[in-house]
Amino acid sequence: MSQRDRLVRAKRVVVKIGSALLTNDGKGLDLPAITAWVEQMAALHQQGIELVLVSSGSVAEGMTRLGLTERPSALHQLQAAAAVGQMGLVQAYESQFIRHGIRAAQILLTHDDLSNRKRYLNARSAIKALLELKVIPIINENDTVVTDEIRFGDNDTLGALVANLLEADALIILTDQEGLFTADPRSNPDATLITETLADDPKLAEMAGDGGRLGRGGMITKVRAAGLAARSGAATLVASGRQPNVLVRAIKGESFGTLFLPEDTPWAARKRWLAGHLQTRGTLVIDAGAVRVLREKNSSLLPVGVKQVNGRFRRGDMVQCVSEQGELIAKGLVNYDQEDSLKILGQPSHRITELLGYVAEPELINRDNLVLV
Ligand SMILES: Nc1ncnc2c1ncn2[C@@H]1O[C@H](COP(=O)(O)OP(=O)(O)O)[C@@H](O)[C@H]1O
Ligand SMILES: N[C@@H](CCC(=O)OP(=O)(O)O)C(=O)O
Repeated sequence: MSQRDRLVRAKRVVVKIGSALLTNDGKGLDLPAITAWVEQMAALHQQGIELVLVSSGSVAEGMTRLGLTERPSALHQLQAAAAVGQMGLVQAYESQFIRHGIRAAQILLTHDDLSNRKRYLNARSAIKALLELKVIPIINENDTVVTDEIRFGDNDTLGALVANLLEADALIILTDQEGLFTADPRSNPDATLITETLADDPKLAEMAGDGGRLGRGGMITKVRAAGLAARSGAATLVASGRQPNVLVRAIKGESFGTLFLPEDTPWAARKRWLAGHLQTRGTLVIDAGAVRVLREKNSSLLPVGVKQVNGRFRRGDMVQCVSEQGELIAKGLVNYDQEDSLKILGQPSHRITELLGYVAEPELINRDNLVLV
């Protein structure tokens, strides 16, 4: 099997489009290019592939709209430019998606939204709800409210974290180069393209340099992003967004760009990633039936199988699941805090709304967030 088949089989894909490419190196939004990418995304959407777009360009477009030739150095001016530019960015995408009868949604995230477990789970549920509604989420960093100390800065990292958040099968990073070269091709004309590599190969960092005038991260953040995405099992393709029909051809498995592969199977990688959460905040004592379905059927943990709730935890915290005999069975990210878990313990999921006044998820721990120990 060719490794490119990973892209052919992908059902959920995060596409990241960088500033350098999107603004044609600072000449304002490249509308013909946006038209073409949206057309390709629409074709993939028709095939039933779930797509999430992470797009840069707010600051660059804000600079154009405000007539600034230099990227502002003062934080408040950058924030203002981002606020102006984000309007143009989403308008450009929305007007194109609508031509294909596809709804798009804007999501602006900050570092806190992904590092705080509760907000992480909330963002995840909201984006998954959009995907179920066949809407294409368009994500950018919320540049207007973040300060330098707490920002992702480059959208490669944001793209990878979104791929982790949604357990995407693939991350496609479109940029202004054909992929990762052995050295920055802007200053090394003899550099050659790496076509395929393991995402965590330490040699990659030596090859990758920083970015151009408009892009924030350069190739080094793309290499790091591929490593991050691999943790939840996603393969990353870095390719030139200027080649015709790039997204459709990538998903057909054509060989171009640089493909970064996770070492493990996606499933094992995701479980390893979950198992890496060392700190548990509480314990759920589960009955024998729940022990059996967790172990044998790889099921989610439903409130009905829980006998006892111990510890203080919040929605999104890691908790352990133990049998009534005290044997450690599994660990997972819990969907309800300990107070609400206590209220729904032993109950069928259809009673959650009645008992809590809301329903976050029918499971206490979803099987995707559960790892057997
Ligand atoms: N080894 C490398 N291979 C390819 N590009 C590299 C490498 N090292 C540095 N770069 C630079 O990274 C740039 C792309 O990153 P960046 O400017 O941040 O774009 P984007 O806005 O698409 O994220 C390229 O234009 C290139 O000059
Ligand atoms: N959030 C910023 C993106 C930062 C940026 O340019 O990132 P990248 O395209 O990864 O180099 C913006 O929209 O301008």
